[in-house]
Amino acid sequence: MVRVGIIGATGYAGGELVRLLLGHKDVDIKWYGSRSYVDQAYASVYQNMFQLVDAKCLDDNMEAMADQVDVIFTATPQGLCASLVNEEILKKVKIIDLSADFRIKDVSVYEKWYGIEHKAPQYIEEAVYGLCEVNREKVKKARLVANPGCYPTCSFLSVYPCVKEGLIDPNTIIIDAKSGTSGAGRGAKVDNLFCEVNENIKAYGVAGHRHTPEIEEQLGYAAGEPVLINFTPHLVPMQRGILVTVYASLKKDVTYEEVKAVYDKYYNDEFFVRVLNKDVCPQTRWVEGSNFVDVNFKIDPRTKRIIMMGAMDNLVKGAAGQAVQNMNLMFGFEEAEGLRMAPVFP
Ligand SMILES: NC(=O)C1=CN([C@@H]2O[C@H](COP(=O)(O)OP(=O)(O)OC[C@H]3O[C@@H](n4cnc5c(N)ncnc54)[C@H](OP(=O)(O)O)[C@@H]3O)[C@@H](O)[C@H]2O)C=CC1
Ligand SMILES: CC(=O)N[C@@H](CCC(=O)OP(=O)(O)O)C(=O)O
Repeated sequence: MVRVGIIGATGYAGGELVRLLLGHKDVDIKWYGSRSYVDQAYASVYQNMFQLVDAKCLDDNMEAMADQVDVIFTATPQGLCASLVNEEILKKVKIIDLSADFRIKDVSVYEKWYGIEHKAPQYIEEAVYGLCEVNREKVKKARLVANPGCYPTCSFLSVYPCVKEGLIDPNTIIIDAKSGTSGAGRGAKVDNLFCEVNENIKAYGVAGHRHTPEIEEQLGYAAGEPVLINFTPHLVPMQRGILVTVYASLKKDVTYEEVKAVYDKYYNDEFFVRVLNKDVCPQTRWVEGSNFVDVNFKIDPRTKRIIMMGAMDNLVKGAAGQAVQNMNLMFGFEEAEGLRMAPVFP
């Protein structure tokens, strides 16, 4: 059994990790880390865990945790993981960080977009960007994994085949993204109150969202050259789910069959990426509660652009599910262990 500790187990991403890990046959959760609920029963924070989890919440002492577990998930605000991690800890445990602390390789870019000083830049180079479909072999050997962001996961996987195969000009990419409110976390914020979100839709972070450089960096690796994009997220009145609609200019005339063959080349063997049938547009309801990303595309010969689409559950493939997928790779388990659940409906 792999012994697991979670720092931030009381947040939305941490709660989803608990739900998924309870269904993993090779995992024993030893430490439910919290800041505000220390000594309180975990199931009193999340009543869906009544009679399923008896443990009480513990603190966020990463050093003490490292003596008792094999892997630590940090599902905490930006900057916390970097402020806790050190060599002693990394000698004892593997770390999967769900925050953005180790996603961006250029520390000055991280500090600019996140507005905080990076407390452990010495580990940025070593950290592996945990997008399993692309970095699978590196993840297997990693001791520190940077779990990708939710919007970046959905955006990147939706366009990756077209960028990698040079079908589109990557610098013409425009990503229109929408997220449910759980993406903003459980902490109380006026913007996320029912009356603010319900019956409403709005853009936010326009021309300045912190996921922009993360998406650009990963697309840059795929394109083999620096990439600049426009990324506009929207908050929609749903609990879970991300939908992205991505526009880009085609470099040459292509047929549906040619582009479909490119998507199949990259995703035929990827269990969690489903390329939908012709003309079927991804919907968040068809992936909810699952680790799937549904993708598809449509060519617009009039404008010589291609429209690429993706849908994903922000808390699963966008956070906890992808983190478990990474853990499976790091510990030599079957990659889909604990993650084979079908999406819920309705
Ligand atoms: N929500 C999502 O869809 C996604 C989230 N993520 C990332 O996961 C991380 C957590 O996000 P999310 O679950 O939404 O956030 P929440 O606000 O729901 O949860 C934050 C968690 O961190 C804990 N925490 C907060 N401050 C501290 C601190 N100073 N020391 C220790 N623990 C602390 C909280 O503990 P307590 O409750 O006890 O105060 C809580 O458990 C973030 O980095 C986020 O970017 C990544 C992808 C998607
Ligand atoms: C709706 C909403 O607010 N979403 C969050 C993104 C989710 C998240 O926590 O970001 P990471 O994926 O980088 O961890 C935001 O826009 O900042």
